[in-house]
Amino acid sequence: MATTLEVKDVSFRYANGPWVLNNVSLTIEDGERVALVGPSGYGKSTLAKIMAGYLKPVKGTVLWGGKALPKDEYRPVQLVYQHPEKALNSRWKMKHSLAEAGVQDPEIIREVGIREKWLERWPNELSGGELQRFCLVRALGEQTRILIADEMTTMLDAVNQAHIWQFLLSHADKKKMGIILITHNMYLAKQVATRIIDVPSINNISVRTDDL
Ligand SMILES: Nc1ncnc2c1ncn2[C@@H]1O[C@H](COP(=O)(O)OP(=O)(O)OP(=O)(O)O)[C@@H](O)[C@H]1O
Repeated sequence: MATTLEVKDVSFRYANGPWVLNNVSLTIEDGERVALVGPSGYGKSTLAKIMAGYLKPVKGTVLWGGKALPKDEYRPVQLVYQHPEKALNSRWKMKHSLAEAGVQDPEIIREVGIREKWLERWPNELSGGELQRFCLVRALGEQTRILIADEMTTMLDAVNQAHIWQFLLSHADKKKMGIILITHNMYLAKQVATRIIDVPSINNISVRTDDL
C-alpha cells in the first residue's frame, strides 16, 4: 500500500521563543525524493525532527498513511544528521551500536563501506565520515520508508560523499524508499531529488539575521 507523509499546518517554537515554523504544509509521496533548501534559520532541521517524530508540533499534525506517526514502534521515517558523534553512544563499541539497531546483514555493512576492523573500535577512534556510515546503516532498517538526510555528508570530502550517496541511492532504488534531503548544496539537491522545495516559500516566518 502506498504510504504518504503529510505535514499539515504545522507551527513550532522552542519553549517561548519566536516561531520557527509557521503553518507549514507539505506532502511526500511514497518513494519520492525531495530536497528541502533555503537559508540558515528557516527551520529545515526543526522540520526534519518533526517529520521523524523527535519533536511534537505545537500546532498542526504529521500523518503517515493517514494516521499519527507510530510512537513506540520502529519509526518508518528515519533521520540522519550532520553530527554522527552526537548520534552514537560513546560508551558502546561500534559493533554494539549496530547490534542495538538490529543491523545484522553483512552485505549492507560492506556496501556502505564499513570495514570489519572498525567494528571493534570506540566512536572516538573513527573519523566523522567513518562514523556517519554507521549512523546511516543504523537508520536503514527493513521498515524504513523515508530517510531524511539533514546535511548528512556536509563534513565529508568529495570521494566519501560520492560513495555514501551512490550507496544510498542504489539502496533506495532497491527498497523503493523515499529520501528527504536537506542541503545548502544545490548541485547535490539536483542530483538526488526530483522535487526541490524552497523552505522560505512554505514557512511564513521572518528570520533575524543577528540570531544566526
Ligand atoms: N534546541 C533549540 N532551542 C532553541 N532554539 C533552537 C533550537 N534549535 C534550533 N533553534 C532555533 O530555531 C531556528 C531554526 O533552526 P533550524 O536549525 O531548524 O534551521 P535550519 O534552517 O535548519 O538552519 P541551518 O541551515 O543553519 O541548519 C533558529 O533560529 C535556531 O536558532
